[in-house]
Amino acid sequence: MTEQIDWPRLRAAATEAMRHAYVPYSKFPVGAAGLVDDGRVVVGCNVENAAYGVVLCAECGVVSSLHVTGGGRIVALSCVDATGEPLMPCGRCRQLLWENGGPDTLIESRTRPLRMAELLPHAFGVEDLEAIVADPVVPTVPERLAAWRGRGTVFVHPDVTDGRQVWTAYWERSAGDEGVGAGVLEEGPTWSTADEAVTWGEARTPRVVVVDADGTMFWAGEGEAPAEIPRRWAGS
Ligand SMILES: O=c1ccn([C@H]2C[C@H](O)[C@@H](CO)O2)c(=O)[nH]1
Repeated sequence: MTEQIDWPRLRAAATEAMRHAYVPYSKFPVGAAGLVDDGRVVVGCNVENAAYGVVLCAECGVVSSLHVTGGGRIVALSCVDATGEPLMPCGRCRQLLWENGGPDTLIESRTRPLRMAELLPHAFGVEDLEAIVADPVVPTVPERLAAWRGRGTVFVHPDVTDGRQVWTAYWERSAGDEGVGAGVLEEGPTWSTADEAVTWGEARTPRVVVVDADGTMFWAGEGEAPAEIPRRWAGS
């Protein structure tokens, strides 16, 4: 991945963003540009405030722009100071970048790109919450699919992984929506129970269908079972 990153382009985008910084107090403009896993480049600049402590770092802008333009993960980031030279993200921003990129995200430095795992070793993250709170704490629907929420159908079915019986699911866009072409929106992970797969489905659409090993369909969605799938899933 490192070879594919156009660092000069990323640095140029960060430098351009830096020129828009609002820094009447520190006079220290910062710009940042993040490469997203789908190829987008999202930028931000620092924005200060008369209440000094509420300053927004350039990286905050990057993260906001990441979400507002469709989400995804930041794979590489360049942050620059007024001279256009790489600036290391502050501690708080490292935490933000950790959640929106992760340990493998690369950060430009004056020497070589550094992995987030190097910048924030032993990081606190969402896994620490999930270790205590049973349910996933981060919304499970990827942002790029947010507009599909409530539409389509999730099909839950058994599968075999490494010789183990598991359950999996996929979110299909056509079913239940007139005039929408066929196509899988998202493949689910695997679970040991069908109910976990149904929960994954419920986060996406009210239409959830379990297809058991014999190919029999059961309605596991909201409301009355539709005529074509009269049997209701009783749980696994
Ligand atoms: O990673 C950093 C470090 C600092 N700043 C900003 C905050 C403030 O406006 C100015 C001086 O700290 O630089 C950033 O935008 N990103």
